[in-house]
Amino acid sequence: MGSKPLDAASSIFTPGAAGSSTSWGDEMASPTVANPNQNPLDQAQVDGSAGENSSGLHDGSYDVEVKLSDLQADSANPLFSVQSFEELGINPEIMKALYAMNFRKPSKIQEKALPLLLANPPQNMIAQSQSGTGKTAAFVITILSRLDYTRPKQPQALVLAPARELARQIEDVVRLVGQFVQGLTIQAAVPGAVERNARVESMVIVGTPGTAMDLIKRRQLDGSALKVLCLDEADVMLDTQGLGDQCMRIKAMVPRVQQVLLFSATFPDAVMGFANQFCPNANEIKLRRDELTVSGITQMYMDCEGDEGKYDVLAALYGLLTVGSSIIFCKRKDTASGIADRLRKAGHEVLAVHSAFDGAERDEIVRKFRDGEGKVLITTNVLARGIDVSTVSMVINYDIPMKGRNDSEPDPETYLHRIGRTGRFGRVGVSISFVFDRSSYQALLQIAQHFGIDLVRLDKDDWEQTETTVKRVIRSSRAGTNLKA
Ligand SMILES: Nc1ncnc2c1ncn2[C@@H]1O[C@H](COP(=O)(O)OP(=O)(O)OP(=O)(O)O)[C@@H](O)[C@H]1O
Repeated sequence: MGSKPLDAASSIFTPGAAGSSTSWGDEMASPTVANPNQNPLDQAQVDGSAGENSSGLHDGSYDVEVKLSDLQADSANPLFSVQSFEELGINPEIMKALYAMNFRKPSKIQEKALPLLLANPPQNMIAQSQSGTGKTAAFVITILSRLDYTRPKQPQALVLAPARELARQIEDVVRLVGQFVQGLTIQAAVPGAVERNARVESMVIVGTPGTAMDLIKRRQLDGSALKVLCLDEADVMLDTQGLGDQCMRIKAMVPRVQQVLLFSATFPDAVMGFANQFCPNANEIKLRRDELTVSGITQMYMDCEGDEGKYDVLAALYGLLTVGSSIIFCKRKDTASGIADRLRKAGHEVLAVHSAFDGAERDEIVRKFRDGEGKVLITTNVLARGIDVSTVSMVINYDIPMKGRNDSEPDPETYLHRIGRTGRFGRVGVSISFVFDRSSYQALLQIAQHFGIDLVRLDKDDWEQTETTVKRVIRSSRAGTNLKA
């Protein structure tokens, strides 16, 4: 938002930047735009990709405390709303929890979606909104408003997410929003959470598609009275072959569902046909591609010396990574484990998690990260979506996200979800993407073009400048973690 489309002449690479020995952009970028001596942050402010934005979030300096009420009063901001939760007709027990959670006003997606979601008879919904703008509460409030509390042992709503960590997080949100609702029962359906032969007899079930499907097939979970079926991160759920098949099968096994809900920050065109089939006659809240980025996230990149150079840059960045909390995304599990080992040997404290760890270990590592026991988390795409940790002020794309056969094309959606782990609900943050050769450069360029993002270049040969730039944004992000209404 607020960014202009990027082309080869834009600031993705600063041609001939002082001291830069290799720059994959040099041969491609026109030397007309960027000023090599300009502070990247100033460039960002000129571009509108950071600094003074349409919300008035920054006043030209990053050292300002963000007021949530200012953001929510700005009609261009995804957190904007004119109404209050009361006006949306939400039940008082849920309202009490929202106040306890310090939710004073709905966000734009909550304000737009909730009247449609709560209307009778129930209607399907496909809802899109930028990362960190409160989609979870929108579907959780809907589910809690639809339950029959005289039937505490009857599964009535099933929420599915692509990863166990996200399912666990959603389970926590259901518990929080439902903390004052008498008689509410909630259960997780993730690998290892349900004993073989045990019955799943709670009103709200939150799980991953494979486990939920097995539980229904084995009749441990009776899906016959399920009323609401919600897919979070619905585009990846429907678009990934295994997950999509499992979701289809689950849907076929729960015939009484009255309301199907699909939520995500991204709904690429290619998935919409299937989404409409899965969720027929739905109300749709969609965004344009150029509305998808979160203006509080300053998106940067660094041009590294070969693949090995990426590790050196990461190690040099360690101090900055621990100013707030950070997540480093790698393509492969062995890369994630490998760089975690090397950083530990170099005396740094890091956490690492990916799908090769067992479920209990994964839960424990993510818990440590959430609780601040570890500030740097190295992971894969398994945590790219949905994870909500407000202290995350920096995201590193150690590898540019790729998709397709043999990872032949850039993956703009995964890029957007990864960087969306920072800049949650009006906070600001930084993302740094590492490029090191022509193909990684091209991939990042295509992602930037896809969303119309203006990326800011950090010079690996000018650490002083890099530190000053990143610290300014992060300091502001930390101030922003205490949002005042
Ligand atoms: N109305 C509100 N007021 C204040 N905080 C809110 C409100 N709604 C949600 N939040 C907070 O905003 C944060 C982000 O919300 P959430 O995780 O639901 O985002 P999301 O839109 O699902 O993002 P993603 O696309 O990354 O999954 C959470 O910490 C949540 O508690």
